[in-house]
Amino acid sequence: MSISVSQVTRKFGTQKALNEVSFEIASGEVVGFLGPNGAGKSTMMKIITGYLPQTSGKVMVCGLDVTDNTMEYRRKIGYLPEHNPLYLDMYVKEYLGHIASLYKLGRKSKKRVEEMIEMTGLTPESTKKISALSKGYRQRVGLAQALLPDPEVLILDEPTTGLDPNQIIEVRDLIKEVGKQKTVMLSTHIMQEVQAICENVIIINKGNIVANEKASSLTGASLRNKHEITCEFLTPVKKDIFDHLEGLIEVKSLTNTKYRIIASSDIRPTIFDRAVSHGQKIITLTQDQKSMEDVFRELTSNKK
Ligand SMILES: Nc1ncnc2c1ncn2[C@@H]1O[C@H](COP(=O)(O)OP(=O)(O)OP(=O)(O)O)[C@@H](O)[C@H]1O
Repeated sequence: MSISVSQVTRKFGTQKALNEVSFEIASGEVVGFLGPNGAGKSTMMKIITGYLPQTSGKVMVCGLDVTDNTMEYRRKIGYLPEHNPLYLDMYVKEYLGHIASLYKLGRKSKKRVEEMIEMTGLTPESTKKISALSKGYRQRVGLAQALLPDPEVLILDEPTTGLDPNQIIEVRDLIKEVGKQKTVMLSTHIMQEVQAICENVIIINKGNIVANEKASSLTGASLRNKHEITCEFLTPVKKDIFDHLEGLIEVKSLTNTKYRIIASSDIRPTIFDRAVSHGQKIITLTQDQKSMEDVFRELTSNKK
């Protein structure tokens, strides 16, 4: 495992920002970390990166314990914080050189800085002061900084927040590229971002993990074993045609020919057979997909 979080609790005074949170992220995975404002995302990321101690529980990255606070641990992780604290008065190259020296990259520093400038598309801006850069380019400097020690794990806290649509796509593409070789955990409020970049999704709400699944199965029809099926007949049919079907949970009539069926499994073949046995013709029989927004709202909305 690249990242292993076990029973982590973080209290601020009497408030529990994280409540016995556990999850694992395998090497090479790109995971989206979602949750409403104040859910505990940044707190979790700060704990993994060693910027904030947990109140209890264990965090391991690449087999090393965060509480040992070693340089080896810090080198394993590249971190782009939510509020990227760049030194605005420094020039891009100078700043990255400074970070390289903090990581004690030694003689490799200059080459590594050049490589990161190239990789993050900073070449045309590399001689400017950070204060003169647009938000998107500042974010690239943050990414270049995170990538400098060639970490195995990247922790990105809302990497595209505040960027314009073109910059969002560019930074996303960069993360996708980087994600081919590294383990990436990124938090975001943008659902398309998760669908565009992440294989897996962890959703946190009020300090508790409420989902940890493949992005595809989260938006698939089988969320928490509830399948939603839409069935439309050619001519009006009474609702009791569905009576006693195995796996049936609920039937809602949308019109006198169209029904929404909730079932514990995909019972479309059974529905089809039932219609045939009643001499009815089905013209639509589909299993409904949920959008990432639907799933997110379902799992984190206060109006549950
Ligand atoms: N230093 C702190 N002192 C007191 N409370 C804090 C501190 N840092 C975070 N919290 C609280 O912990 C909870 C989780 O905050 P956190 O910043 O981790 O949420 P988040 O999911 O990253 O939110 P957002 O999406 O708004 O960035 C919030 O209620 C927040 O007010």
